[in-house]
Amino acid sequence: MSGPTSDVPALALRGLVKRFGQTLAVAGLDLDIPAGSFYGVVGPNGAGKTTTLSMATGLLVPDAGEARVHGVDVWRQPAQAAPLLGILPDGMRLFDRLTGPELISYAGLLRGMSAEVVAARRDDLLAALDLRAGGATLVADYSAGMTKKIALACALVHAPRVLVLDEPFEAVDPVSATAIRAILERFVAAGGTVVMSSHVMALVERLCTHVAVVGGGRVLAAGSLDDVRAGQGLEERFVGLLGGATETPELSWLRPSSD
Ligand SMILES: Nc1ncnc2c1ncn2[C@@H]1O[C@H](COP(=O)(O)OP(=O)(O)OP(=O)(O)O)[C@@H](O)[C@H]1O
Repeated sequence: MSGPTSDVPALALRGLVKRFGQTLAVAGLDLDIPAGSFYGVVGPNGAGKTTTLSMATGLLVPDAGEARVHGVDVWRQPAQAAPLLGILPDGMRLFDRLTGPELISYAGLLRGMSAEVVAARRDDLLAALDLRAGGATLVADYSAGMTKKIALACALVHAPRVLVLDEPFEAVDPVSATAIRAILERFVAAGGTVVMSSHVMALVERLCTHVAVVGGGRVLAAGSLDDVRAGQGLEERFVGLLGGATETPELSWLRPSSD
């Protein structure tokens, strides 16, 4: 076992398997995410992206396989792995009877940070993510985009080395998306690693240095964006890898005038 060093992948996934009843959601998935990369994970609905990212970050117990963050085993050494990771899970289960500022403070204090540092970072994050107007509103009453932003703030407050974000731009308005992009790009420029799942190919092409295409619980292609695109657009390549565009059945009854 090696400790956190920069010459090992930020995230190394080996033979990850997860089964839900009859469904093999993740089917022996291997992936190395280089330190300092902005890594996009794309794939069709039900491909296994969320399940993989959940197993990679200690949220969902794998049936088999292992996940290491900077060399630290996520499942065998959770106390060492947790500080290295900032996680924005899908379908966040937040303590939503707190206000936004309270939630960020809670996340920071839970990581063992001092109250002063937490307070300063909380104010920075609320400003950077344009959440100051949320004030005394409970997170339960936030809009979907505000909820995503407050969850991102909680993922950032302890300054992790690796950010794992499940669809971070979903439901976020364009102004906030620009702010989030800037935060993530600065994080990577400073040596951090971002892993994000997305369905928006244009966004992945614009932001990511690397990409993995996942289908049927396996990695179908992975590497630098240019290697995976292989001279095509990412969307074309994606459709090619996933078996090509299928014919859409005509919904002959779908006419405003039909009865
Ligand atoms: N908790 C669960 N119980 C049962 N089946 C599940 C559960 N979570 C995921 N699955 C199944 O596992 C498979 C992979 O789901 P997953 O959510 O990982 O896909 P995804 O690539 O993130 O999809 P999407 O792009 O739609 O978010 C799907 O068939 C899904 O129905």
